[in-house]
Amino acid sequence: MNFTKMHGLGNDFIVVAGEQELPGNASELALDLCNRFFGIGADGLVYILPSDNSDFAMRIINSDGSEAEQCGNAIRCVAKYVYDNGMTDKTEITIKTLGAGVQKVGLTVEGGKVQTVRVDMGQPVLNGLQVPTTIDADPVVNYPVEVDGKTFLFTAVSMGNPHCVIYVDDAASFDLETWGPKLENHPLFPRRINVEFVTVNSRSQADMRVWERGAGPTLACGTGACATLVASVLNGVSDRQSTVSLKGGDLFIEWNEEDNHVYMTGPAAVVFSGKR
Ligand SMILES: N[C@@H](CCC[C@H](N)C(=O)O)C(=O)O
Repeated sequence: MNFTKMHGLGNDFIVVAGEQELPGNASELALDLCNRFFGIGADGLVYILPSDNSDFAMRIINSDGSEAEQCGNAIRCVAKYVYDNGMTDKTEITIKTLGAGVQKVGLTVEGGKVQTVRVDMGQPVLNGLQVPTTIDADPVVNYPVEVDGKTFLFTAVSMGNPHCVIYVDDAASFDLETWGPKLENHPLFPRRINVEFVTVNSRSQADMRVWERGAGPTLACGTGACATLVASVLNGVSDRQSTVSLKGGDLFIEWNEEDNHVYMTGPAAVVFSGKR
């Protein structure tokens, strides 16, 4: 099996191309290959597949073996992979995802290689039952969730995959390891949830740390950054364009008022290629 290890702001993936469909044992492979001690090590296993209604399709399996509907950092890596490896010469491509449909992706190329990628991440889903949460409200803004006697207020957003955004005093020093897994698995969230802890520093910049469903603490989350911007606009603390600063670096996010789509711009990088 040939693979390329890639990352988007330190959110790392084992990228595999050339299969015609998702292998039946993709979940077991992800558990095995993503293991940081006994495997290659990654937050997820990503397959680039053919598609009948877009240029490419992408599927992502989290490091715990569960499949995610969408991944913002992985879609930028997929875009870089297909262009840099000559699978397309277009700088505007479409990539189909499991949960967010066909997404339009624009590539910025320098020296023959993709440097940054802008992705139309589609419209956010704000209906509580559709995110999904167990809450019948639209949108779910500043809703209480209690864990171990502590109450957090969250805003729920789906970007194809589910997120809950929680504002804290200092995201950079927040105790992710204690609260992340408890929130991820809380009964309010029937398909578990990605949890973003956010500190808004200005109307155009926020710090965010993430506990990802199925992967734990990662250095960055593209869909999480999009959910953060949407939640911050809903909470009246951000403009519609903002830099979201993650542990691994910055993403630029826009929630466009005219088409209601969220646009994400950021880098993608290759670490190494190998065979297993
Ligand atoms: N890191 C990703 C999201 C990956 C999937 C997530 N763990 C889930 O289960 O929804 C991103 O960059 O968006």
